[in-house]
Amino acid sequence: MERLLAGSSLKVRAPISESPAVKCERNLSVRRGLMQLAVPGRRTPVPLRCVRWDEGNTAQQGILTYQSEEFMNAVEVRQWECGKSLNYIAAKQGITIRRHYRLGHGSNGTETEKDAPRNILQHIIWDKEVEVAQYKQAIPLETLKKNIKNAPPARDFIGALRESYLRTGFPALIAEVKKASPSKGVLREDFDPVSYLLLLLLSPMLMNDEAFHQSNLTVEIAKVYEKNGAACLSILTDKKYFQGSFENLEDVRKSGVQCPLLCKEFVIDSWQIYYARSKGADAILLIAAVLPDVDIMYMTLVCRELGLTAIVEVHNEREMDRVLQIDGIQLIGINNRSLETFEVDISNTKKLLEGERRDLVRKKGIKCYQSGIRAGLSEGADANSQRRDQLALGQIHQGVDYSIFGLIANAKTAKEAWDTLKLSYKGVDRAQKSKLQSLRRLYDRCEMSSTETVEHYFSRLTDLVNKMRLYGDKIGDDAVVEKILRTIPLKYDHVVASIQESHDIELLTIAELKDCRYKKFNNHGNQANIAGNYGEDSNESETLLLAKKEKSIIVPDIPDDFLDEQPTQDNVQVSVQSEAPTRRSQRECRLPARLQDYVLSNDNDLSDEEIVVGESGLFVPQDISYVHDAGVRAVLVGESLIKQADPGKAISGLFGKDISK
Ligand SMILES: O=P(O)(O)OC[C@@H](O)[C@@H](O)c1c[nH]c2ccccc12
Repeated sequence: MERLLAGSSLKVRAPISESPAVKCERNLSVRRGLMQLAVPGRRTPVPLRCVRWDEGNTAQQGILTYQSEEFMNAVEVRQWECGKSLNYIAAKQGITIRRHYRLGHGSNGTETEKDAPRNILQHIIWDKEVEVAQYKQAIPLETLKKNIKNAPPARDFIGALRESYLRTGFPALIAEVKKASPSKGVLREDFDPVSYLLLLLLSPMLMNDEAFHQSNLTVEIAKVYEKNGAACLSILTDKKYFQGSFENLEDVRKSGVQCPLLCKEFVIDSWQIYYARSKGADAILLIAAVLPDVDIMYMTLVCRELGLTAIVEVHNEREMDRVLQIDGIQLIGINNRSLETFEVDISNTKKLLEGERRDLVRKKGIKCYQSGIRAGLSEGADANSQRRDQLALGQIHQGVDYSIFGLIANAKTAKEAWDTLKLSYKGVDRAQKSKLQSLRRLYDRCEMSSTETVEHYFSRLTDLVNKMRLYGDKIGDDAVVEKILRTIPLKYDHVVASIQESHDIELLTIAELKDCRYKKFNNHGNQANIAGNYGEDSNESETLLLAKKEKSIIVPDIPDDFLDEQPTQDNVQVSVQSEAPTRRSQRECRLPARLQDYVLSNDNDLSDEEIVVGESGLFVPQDISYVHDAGVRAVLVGESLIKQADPGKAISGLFGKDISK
């Protein structure tokens, strides 16, 4: 397939192997990626899909082109591609929510069954179909894409959660602004987006009036949440059942609130994801009870393309198992409330994070792009244990030779450094090979996203390469340099061209490229991009960011409480037995036994790559500890905060302590 495509002037926005495949009748399989074909004479590229089918004993492959992305994603086209009703596919995955779509493509079952919604979620989804169809007519996808160019850049949702978790040692809070819910009715009377909208209509000048926006209660509550320690906010946008709105989302985004925003919607069509981004969302919810796997996969790709974080919400084992099979999921939300029956049971979180599933979450790495939550610091980590961990890390840093130090310099925790050391002294066994394979896959897919800085992309890729090398990969600097130059966005083409002109690319090392990068990319308007990531002041240059990063390489002081034990013959923890001795492998790494015990005692924690969000039914500090112990690293809380007279104070009540900065 790749060979077939390589010849044409294709812009493939998602690697083909990663795009979701639909198995069809006649053994046809269709890859639904974000692929486009640039056609001479046409202003916009043509969307396409790759197909593969069997003819006799031979596999054939080809490309289907479509007149527009909207057409390509139309239900009729997708049903034609699959040769099956989408409801049939959903039902096969245990999804009980049926979609109306259009006449002629209804779900299985009698007309009466189809017309009577079986539960509230079904109701919501059917209404949503009508609503989305109307919106789509009013604002075509092409217009939306243009609007997105003027939207404020997407912020790092996962980064904010991670930062909060590290700061407080408690699950990060995503505080939800929700006026009403179908189960509880109106939760807070004094919300009044309607009169607010009326005022805006009467006086459009108010649109840019900050004071006016501040008077909107949604915005006020959002600010109170932020001030009292919320890491991110969730804004309900569904009108009919939750009395929310996209205007609320947009207002909060414009109000100066820095917390990244989750658009809480019932997404059934990728159009809604574009719409949410155009209104300033940083993350969006995808509900596994509503969306079949292929939609989740496709929508995840759309999110990635737009720089949005997707939270995939599950409620039961089956949904959790489905989602754990899907590649590229960054965040899982475990909802303790069934959206079909409204029953709330917080032991659901624990149930879904036990045993094999917990292992899978850990193994698959529900990914965060950047390195992050400190492994080994999860269960009840407080400032003191974080300090101890840093001391332990310092001691490990002290104990190794400079050539090895490079490998663990970026480790955030003692355990991370320890794992790296263990690996670097081991031969390449089977487990390592499979880890290496998955790292290579990640490397192949790695591309700079539109909201990312060159600095961040560079360090993400080099981190990955370092890991691959640790697992035995012999990838050379030349291949990495070539990859970086190839995957940097088009807007830097002139910079890439000038690097290529002035250097022999095959001889350029990563470090040299990094050096040219600072000189050249820094002079080419990357500032806005940098500012986009954390809402930082755009004057903060990449060099400064680099300086900040390099600070972390300074070896910490030797901790007093680890000094009393000197390395002896008995407490030498790792001795090197590599088949082909090298300078590095001839060394011994000596670590005091106490230190090793400390590091290994944290071996059962989820690593830094998973954040699971616990949702619904959280009211008291014991609930927070309970889901934290189950492995949750962030919580999404609505009702118990919004109902209180002072929702800000309610945060410290819920956590049992002040979590504000
Ligand atoms: O208000 P609670 O019980 O704290 O729950 C918040 C949130 O989990 C809930 O609002 C929610 C979870 N999934 C959803 C999907 C759509 C709308 C709302 C939701």
